[in-house]
Amino acid sequence: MTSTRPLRFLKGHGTENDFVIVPDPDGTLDLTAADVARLCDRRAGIGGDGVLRVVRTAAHPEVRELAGEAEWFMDYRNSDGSIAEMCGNGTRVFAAYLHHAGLAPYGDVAIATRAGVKRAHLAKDGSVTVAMGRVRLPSEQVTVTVGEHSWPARNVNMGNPHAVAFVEDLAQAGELRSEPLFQPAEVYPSGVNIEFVVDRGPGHVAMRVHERGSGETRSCGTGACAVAVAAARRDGADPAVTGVPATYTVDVLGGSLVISELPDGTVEMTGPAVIVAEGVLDPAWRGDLD
Ligand SMILES: N[C@@H](CCC[C@H](N)C(=O)O)C(=O)O
Repeated sequence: MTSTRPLRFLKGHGTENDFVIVPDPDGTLDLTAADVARLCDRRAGIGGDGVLRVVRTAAHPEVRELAGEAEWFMDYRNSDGSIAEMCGNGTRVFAAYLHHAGLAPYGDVAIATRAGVKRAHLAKDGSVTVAMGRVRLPSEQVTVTVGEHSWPARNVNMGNPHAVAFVEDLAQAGELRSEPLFQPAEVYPSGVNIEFVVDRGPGHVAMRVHERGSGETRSCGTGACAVAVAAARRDGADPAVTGVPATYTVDVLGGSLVISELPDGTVEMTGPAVIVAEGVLDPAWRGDLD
């Protein structure tokens, strides 16, 4: 049955990783995987790499216990409708949405995610810094293959899984219309985000990414964090040993992010977040999305 309740949405992006934002404070919306895929469809829907559903933490059974630490939960979905633990660019855009909606002033705001509570700092220049939490470096050796090229890749976990491959030229990743092969498959039983990286100079790299559940995107925040940590280790830097942060500028197709790994093993990400538009879904298009 078609609902008459107006369903608001916003569109935002962080370094051109774009999202449909769906405010649902009371968590009453039954957002199925098919609904998400329709919203993210770039021709027949709003279009986006994913959906950020904005739910009061206390109203969501998965994260209710975090309500004392963060008022709002970022229910992130990939554009194919699958659920992911974390989205770095999404946290910046989510913080920008909270500010846009009058729900958070400039300064610090806590955001509940499936990978725990992330603390974001909204600056007046529109940039957002997010404490992304602790990086994990599982020891398995991974190989990534595109066409005739294969590379060893570093397994990095930023709450969600990544395989980081240093390549000679970003063009070697090809068109990335389909998921690159990775081996052994058992290392990533729930799939993986794959980053291809080249050097640009000291403390400066560039990457492309094939995201689990979304395909090639123009940026991936958790991916940029994974890349910076992999680059630091490759460059012989381990902040936990030296006591000195390792900072990298990571160029993505849609801009640049600055990533620091800190001596306590956590990672900080700074980058832009933009709210582009807002509107109401047409009831006829929306159908039984309610
Ligand atoms: N674009 C995101 C990552 C989104 C989730 C990812 N596709 C996954 O399935 O883990 C980011 O900015 O981190």
